[in-house]
Amino acid sequence: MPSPPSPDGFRYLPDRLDAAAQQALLEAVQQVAAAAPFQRYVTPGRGRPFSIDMTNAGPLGWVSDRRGYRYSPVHPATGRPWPPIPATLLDLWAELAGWPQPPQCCLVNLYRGGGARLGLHRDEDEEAADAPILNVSLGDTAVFRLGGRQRSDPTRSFMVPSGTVMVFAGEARAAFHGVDRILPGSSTLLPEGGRLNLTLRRVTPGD
Ligand SMILES: O=C(O)CCC(=O)C(=O)O
Ligand SMILES: [Fe+2]
Repeated sequence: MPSPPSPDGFRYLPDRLDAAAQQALLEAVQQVAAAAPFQRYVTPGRGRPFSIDMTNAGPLGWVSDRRGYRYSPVHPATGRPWPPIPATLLDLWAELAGWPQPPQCCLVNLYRGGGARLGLHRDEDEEAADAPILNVSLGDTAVFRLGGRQRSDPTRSFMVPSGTVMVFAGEARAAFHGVDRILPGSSTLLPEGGRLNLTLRRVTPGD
């Protein structure tokens, strides 16, 4: 497997979180999921289920249903606001994002089992399209794929183990990316196995 690519604005920080920090963050995410249960969203239009479960923390959460993708201030099933973004993630953003405003969304993706993946896409539902996205991984290693601005640009895949933080800023912010698969059993962090991915996002340009 080749080393991670290095488009402008991309940072790959393996081992950014040590074992204790990973465990503490896992517990914070478990609290988020207790307040805002994971859901299996469906795709816009055809309503095909994703292969991963999702929830959110922060003032805005990313949701998907037959009507489309959007950011919502409330959980679609409970109707309640999303729980706050864990403080350690806000600290990580302050340290690494280089952006004056705090993130408004922490999307939590749960990959479990051999079929869990995320197809090649760009993150383009954020009005604040220039703000970086910070990506944090816990649990099983992901085979991550990163390309360029066009879907047809060449892509590279590389391993993203637990404790890795990636920053998508500048050119990399607009790059196609996805998760081909996870390597089940590659980490024992999650009691039931699998991978948690957290992405911190700025959604609106204003305050
Ligand atoms: O799981 C990952 O590392 C990628 C997640 C992602 O691209 C997204 O949530 O938009
Ligand atoms: Fe994405």
